Amino acid sequence: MPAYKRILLKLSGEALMGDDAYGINRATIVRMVQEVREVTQMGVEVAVVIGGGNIFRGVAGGSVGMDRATADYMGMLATVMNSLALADTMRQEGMTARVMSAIAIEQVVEPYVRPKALQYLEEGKVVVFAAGTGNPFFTTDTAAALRGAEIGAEIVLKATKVDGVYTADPKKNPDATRYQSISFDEAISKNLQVMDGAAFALCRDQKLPIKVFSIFKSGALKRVVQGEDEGTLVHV
Ligand SMILES: Nc1ncnc2c1ncn2[C@@H]1O[C@H](COP(=O)(O)OP(=O)(O)OP(=O)(O)O)[C@@H](O)[C@H]1O
Ligand SMILES: O=c1ccn([C@@H]2O[C@H](COP(=O)(O)O)[C@@H](O)[C@H]2O)c(=O)[nH]1
Repeated sequence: MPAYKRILLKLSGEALMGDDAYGINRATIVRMVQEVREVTQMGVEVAVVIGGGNIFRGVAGGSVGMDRATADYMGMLATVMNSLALADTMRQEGMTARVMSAIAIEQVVEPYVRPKALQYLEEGKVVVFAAGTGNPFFTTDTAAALRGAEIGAEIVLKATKVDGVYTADPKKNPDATRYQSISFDEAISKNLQVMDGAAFALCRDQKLPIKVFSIFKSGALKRVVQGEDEGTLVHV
């Protein structure tokens, strides 16, 4: 029995690389999609935001001398590519998905229109929100918080490369310990970098909880959706 009727799932773009140096690893995207399919089969309405870190990050472009806003638009376009790949893989796995973009590229994907997105979700289609918020200087974490609030999701699920929120970045600090749950205020005041501050603040203000869990752990998404103890809950 699922604990949620509607979720916003944020998938790590960087994890899409699998063991490759960049881009989209086929086996990895198929495995991700199969895990999403499992929860749709439980009757859960699923909206997805996918990052672009496997292709491009604006902050990296900015650091090598590019105009930051231009680099950020490139990053947003990278998320469109990932979204198209995700929706196509969903189609191959027998699911129905619709990609909606925050940036107008109508020959490629339909624009984000909130009532249309709600209609798709009610019809049982997976909606993939592409191009982040459509604005530079943000990230897809903030897009996940924004779209999650807009569609009335009960929770934002951040499927990422680590299995929860730690006292410090566990990739850099082997002594860091994982929180089972943490309040938004504590995560923000401690400047925990697992998600950007704008996303935390938006979810806190909208009373929209976040669950951070590992995208690499088989079955973790299903366990989270069933309300089982998995990852870290960030709450008001
Ligand atoms: N306190 C912390 N707890 C957990 N992870 C942290 C913490 N501080 C930093 N991190 C890092 O944050 C990373 C997750 O955030 P990030 O948004 O960069 O990844 P992502 O989910 O792969 O995003 P993208 O979709 O943009 O590729 C983890 O891989 C981890 O190394
Ligand atoms: O609302 C947004 C979302 C994303 N960007 C740019 O895209 C890249 C990739 O997104 P990640 O969340 O880092 O995976 C991001 O670094 C930004 O450059 C954006 O500008 N606005």
